[in-house]
Amino acid sequence: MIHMQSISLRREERDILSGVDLHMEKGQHWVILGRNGSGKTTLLEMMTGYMFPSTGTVDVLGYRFGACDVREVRKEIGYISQSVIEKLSLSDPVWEIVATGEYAFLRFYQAIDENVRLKAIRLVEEVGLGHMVNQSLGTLSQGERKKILLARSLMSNPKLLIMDEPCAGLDLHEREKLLVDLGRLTDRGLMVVYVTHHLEEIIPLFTHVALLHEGRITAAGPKEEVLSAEALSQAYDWPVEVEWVDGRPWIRAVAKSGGVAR
Ligand SMILES: Nc1ncnc2c1ncn2[C@@H]1O[C@H](COP(=O)(O)OP(=O)(O)OP(=O)(O)O)[C@@H](O)[C@H]1O
Repeated sequence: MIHMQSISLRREERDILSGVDLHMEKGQHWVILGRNGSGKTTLLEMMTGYMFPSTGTVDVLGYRFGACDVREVRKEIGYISQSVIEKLSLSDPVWEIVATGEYAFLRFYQAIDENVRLKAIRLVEEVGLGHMVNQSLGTLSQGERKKILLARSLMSNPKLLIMDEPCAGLDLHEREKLLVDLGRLTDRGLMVVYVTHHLEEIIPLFTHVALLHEGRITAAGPKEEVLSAEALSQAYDWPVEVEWVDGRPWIRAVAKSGGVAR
């Protein structure tokens, strides 16, 4: 479903990504981990056609970027990220923001079909924010905006859901609810690619993990193989220990002198 081959990206005399090969197949759900600035968001922006590599090829859902209409591909992709929130109009009502997802528009400049309006309202209710449907996006909290983006991305029945730190800014209760919702969504046959800084968000539905370090993939494959203390210590440039509880990995930073960091 996603094939990135020999990807590199050079900006301002710097290699942001180098020699990236990633192959994500149907039935898999991926998490991408790495330090701040390692290139995770850049990779996601390439998967959604918002950025193009300096060299290499990106194939998503059978389309090759650079040789297809990016708008058509985006209709099949739900993208949840701060960068999308920043592109939306904070003064538009929540239901209208969600409705734009039907056409992969950022904003409407024409009358909105009544069926599209009703579908948008239903999805806002589904993510638990029905009481805010007429409020403007700018009046919502960061966590509520993430949920609105999830509702928006479901408007077009996407085949692929790409999520960049969707749980950032959510409290524990809201985080767990969103992760449960994600489990429900994958029942529809949707593939998820998920970036996070928090290993405990790697719930059992995720099958594969890629580790990025300074723009290079240092490990990629089934999560049980990739999430070793050794590979993660290398990715984070810090010694860590990993413990699995109920099918979820938990990471603990170890003080460089030997004890647990406080
Ligand atoms: N247009 C650009 N021009 C120059 N440098 C850029 C550009 N876009 C991204 N970068 C740099 O590329 C690197 C990777 O950025 P990216 O946002 O992909 O990292 P990230 O792994 O998502 O980081 P974080 O975890 O902090 O969100 C960063 O050092 C960033 O400053």
